Amino acid sequence: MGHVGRTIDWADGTVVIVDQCALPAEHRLLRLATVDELIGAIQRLAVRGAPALGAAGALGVALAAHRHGADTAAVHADAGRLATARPTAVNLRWGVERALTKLPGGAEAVLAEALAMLDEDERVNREASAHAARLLLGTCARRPLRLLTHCNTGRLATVDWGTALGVVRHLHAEGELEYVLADETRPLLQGARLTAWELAEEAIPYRLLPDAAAAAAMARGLVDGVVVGADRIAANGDTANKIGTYGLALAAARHGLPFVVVAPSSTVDASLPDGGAIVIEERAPEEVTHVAGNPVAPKDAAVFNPAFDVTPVDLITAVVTEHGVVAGTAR
Ligand SMILES: CSC[C@H]1O[C@H](OP(=O)(O)O)[C@H](O)[C@@H]1O
Repeated sequence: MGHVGRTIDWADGTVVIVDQCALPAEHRLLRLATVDELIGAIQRLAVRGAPALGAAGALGVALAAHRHGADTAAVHADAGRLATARPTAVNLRWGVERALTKLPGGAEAVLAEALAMLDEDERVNREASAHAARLLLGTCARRPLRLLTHCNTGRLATVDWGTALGVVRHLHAEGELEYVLADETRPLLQGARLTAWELAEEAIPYRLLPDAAAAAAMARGLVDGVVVGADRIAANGDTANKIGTYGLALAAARHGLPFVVVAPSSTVDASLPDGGAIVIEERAPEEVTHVAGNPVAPKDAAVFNPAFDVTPVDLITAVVTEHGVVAGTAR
């Protein structure tokens, strides 16, 4: 079927998203008419991924302005709740705050800014992923490349195209990709449900693997490089990303493989000198104790379920944005 269109958009006074909780079984759209409906979609990961959350933040302010009109206090109240719907991805608050700057111009001005941000997201992610693709081609001796990736960083995590999976798209289009090894990414399985779906839709060769098999794949010489996304990048390049990323970086270092982070510059939080202060979202125990709604652990099992971890910059070959390499050991 190929390209399925934008992951998040505006239509008739509503925010329209691809419902990522329904994939891969069903590709369906959800129309969200209020900021509370959008917050609910964000918190259950019907819309997810740092750049897509930035777009959701901006469109959510447009939704609030559309509904509340001149009642700017109500708009700011909605915006404040929206900005804190998920704590780790800096893009959500960034999108809210950037859209709010246009509120004095009224609802139409806010919407125009949000729509411009959607176009910008695709452009900057195409640029960032192109930089990273060239870096990997210049770093890895073997051709075509075999890349391992984690979680979902494709069209579904952005407005369109993708970050780490955008690198895969560039390389595949140039005949420079042999295959992708896609971590399933427990507990919410963004890799198995979303990355595999995206790659299958575009006939990009991939193999799905349990997260626990990633280091063994590197040890068996099946990987030329690791490419991942980001949710918040500190000023020194320390990077918060989906839980399991730090372990991949350790394994990549052990095996002398390039470890590349790809993100739009809106994911960089320059206010943080390093990753020590990045707030890590803790999620519900049921995400670990249940699979597809079925219990797989003792009732009331104690659970440790952080949604992200922080990879120190000394384990990162390159942090790549639309501006090129901005941090990492390759600088
Ligand atoms: C380009 S997406 C960035 C990032 O967002 C994902 O987290 P979540 O699925 O919880 O929104 C994952 O960490 C991706 O790498």
